[in-house]
Amino acid sequence: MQQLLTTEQMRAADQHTIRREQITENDLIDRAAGAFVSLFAVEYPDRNLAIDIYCGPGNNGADGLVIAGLLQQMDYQRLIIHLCDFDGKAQPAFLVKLEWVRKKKLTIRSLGVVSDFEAFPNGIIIEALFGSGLNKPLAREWAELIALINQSGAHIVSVDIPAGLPSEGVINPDWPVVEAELVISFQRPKINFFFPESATAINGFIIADIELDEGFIQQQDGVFHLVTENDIKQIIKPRKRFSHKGTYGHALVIAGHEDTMGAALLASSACLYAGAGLTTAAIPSSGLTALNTALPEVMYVPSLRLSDKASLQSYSAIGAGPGLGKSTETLNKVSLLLDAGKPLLLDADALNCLAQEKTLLEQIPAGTILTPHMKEFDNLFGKHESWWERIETARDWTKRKQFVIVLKNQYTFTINEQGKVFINPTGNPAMAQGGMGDVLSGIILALLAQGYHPAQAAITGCYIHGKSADKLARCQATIRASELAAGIPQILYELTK
Ligand SMILES: NC(=O)C1=CN([C@@H]2O[C@H](COP(=O)(O)OP(=O)(O)OC[C@H]3O[C@@H](n4cnc5c(N)ncnc54)[C@H](O)[C@@H]3O)[C@@H](O)[C@H]2O)[C@@H](O)CC1
Repeated sequence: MQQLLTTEQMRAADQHTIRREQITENDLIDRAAGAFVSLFAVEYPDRNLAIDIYCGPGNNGADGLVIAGLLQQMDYQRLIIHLCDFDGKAQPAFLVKLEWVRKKKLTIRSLGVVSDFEAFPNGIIIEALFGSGLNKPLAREWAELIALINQSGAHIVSVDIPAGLPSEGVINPDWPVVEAELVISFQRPKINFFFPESATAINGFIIADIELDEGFIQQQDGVFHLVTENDIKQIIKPRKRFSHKGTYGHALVIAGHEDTMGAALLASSACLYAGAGLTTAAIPSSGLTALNTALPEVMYVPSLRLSDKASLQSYSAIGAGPGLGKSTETLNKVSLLLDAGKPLLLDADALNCLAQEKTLLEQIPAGTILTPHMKEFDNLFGKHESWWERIETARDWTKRKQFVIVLKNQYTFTINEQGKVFINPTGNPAMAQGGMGDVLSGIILALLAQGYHPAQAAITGCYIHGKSADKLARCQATIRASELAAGIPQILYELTK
């Protein structure tokens, strides 16, 4: 897993690197600026582009000054530096770099008042006003400057983090923030890049390696982790020689209602494709013909027959919720499942029923996986004003009750029993269609049935789900949930070969 760092941890990594390599802070700024321009030149190779570089008073501004000097060395012809320091707080590193850049034949302007703002409409603005040192919302002049930058029509490239966006913690949508087309960020994406409220500030980001000590970074006790393909390859076990259907578990999918049988079919098909040895669907009898026609491999059990603990004992894992409907019957079924003593996944209407009977939340057994989207999450655990607070609540619950929450989102967050947050990097907007959640449930259930630890099943399931979609999105604009499900075996093949 790639450990994501808080600002404080990133500073500690800076200091550690400085000590270990016996360099200075100024050397690190030079290194950061060098890493920035290498990526910048790939993205924007035209040396005749008009580039306005807006520099604030701290190290982020110092980066901007060195970036300007390095771009000049790389033959970028039309560079203008704008110094912005409305509060008179220029920091030592900034002053050192200013002295350095003044020796170059570069145009340098001081922005005394906001109305002096200028930029080439179709040019580039490199925004180095504030980075991770932002410590409060930006006041009036800064807010006005940011508004002008955003309205300038230029392509905005932010250094490390768009000015106004906190690296971690609650993002208030009312705070002024630079709306960057691209952020070139140092060493690691900042935690808030993965929160939906950062969408206005960040269109895309890339990471510039500034060679901080990776060993030190990985040792930090962090909450947020970015999942990588390597992690998934280490979790997934290839199928064994001499194995048989019994080796890979028996999954029970409790899903579907008269009008929502598709949800049951999608979850069951994903469960098959993701490798459960046997899959049984508990659906209303009206869906039997559809089930037999679409998925002949899936067995059927009448929902009514699942009436007590004994009737659930032959299954290795149980997933309930997609398309079940919010009814007393569903609620009764969920109560029974909470007491079944089986690996359990609760989704959709199973969660909606729990939300109506909150006392049941306390009875959710350890190891259970809940897969809510934002609205389902808030119905269960209370309304939240921000995603940061939502994640805090999820961490409190998972630590206290030892269950796992998969909070669905563009970057889905899996929160494990220790309150650690695993951010899924796969997936894309072509997936924004009904049925995707049902498929995700089916995949995770299949992994649970195969004996994977709940959090690992959840993390791996999310990765496979998004990866299948990413493969399809290479040549199609939208993706049906059933297509995504059908792509799972190939993704599993690629991840295990
Ligand atoms: N490991 C890394 O990530 C590295 C980071 N570096 C750069 O250093 C930056 C962090 O530098 P700093 O800590 O100096 O922070 P910034 O440059 O982001 O800002 C600090 C300055 O802004 C002022 N300030 C903060 N919030 C303000 C507000 N709301 N209104 C007005 N003034 C405000 C502070 O008083 C201080 O003068 C990073 O974003 C990055 O660009 C690189 O230079 C070196 C390596």
